[in-house]
Amino acid sequence: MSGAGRRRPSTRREWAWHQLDPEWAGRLVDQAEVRPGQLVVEFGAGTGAVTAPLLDSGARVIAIEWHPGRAAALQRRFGSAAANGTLKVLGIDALDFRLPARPFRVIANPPYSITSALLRLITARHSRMIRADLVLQRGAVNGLLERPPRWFVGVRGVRVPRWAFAPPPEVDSAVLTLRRRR
Ligand SMILES: C[S@@+](CC[C@H](N)C(=O)[O-])C[C@H]1O[C@@H](n2cnc3c(N)ncnc32)[C@H](O)[C@@H]1O
Repeated sequence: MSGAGRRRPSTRREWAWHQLDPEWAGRLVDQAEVRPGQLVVEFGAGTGAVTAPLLDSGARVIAIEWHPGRAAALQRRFGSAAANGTLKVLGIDALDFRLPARPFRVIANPPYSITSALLRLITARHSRMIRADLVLQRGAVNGLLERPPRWFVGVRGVRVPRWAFAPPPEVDSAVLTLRRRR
């Protein structure tokens, strides 16, 4: 899947920026059980609510954020991690991302509007993703647990309340965990 030629969002609504509360972001990363040195891709990193605990966990992080101001803010906020190579910030459309050639994980709170396309990208046949922990719309999580993408198993869907975001979204959310089948 490629996002080639997609128009960059312009309105606040189109950007769908809902900041995750730092405590909930910390829980997301704790429950994802990241091991130091693992490569983690974060789609829609915003200003870094999830990036911060990911870096604290010792992960090597690729943070993708298409909004130029927010990508610049990430670069400023985590300047030392960017300088020492533990963080790479990419200011691109998530759907244009070229998947890493080595095993990687996805831990992210992406815009819900790209859920299907993003899942097609990260679970494609050639993908080396081993596990995904994604904050998504709750209805989508339930559907994916019933019918997970090929080569993956749906492990769990943990509810996230609307008030865990600022501003709160109009829909319910949950964390979907997918693991590659052995
Ligand atoms: C639900 S918010 C996540 C916010 C982040 N967790 C935080 O707390 O700051 C989704 C983010 O995805 C970004 N975004 C929207 N469309 C995108 C796309 N196609 N590719 C990459 N980032 C995108 C938005 O700018 C927003 O920052």
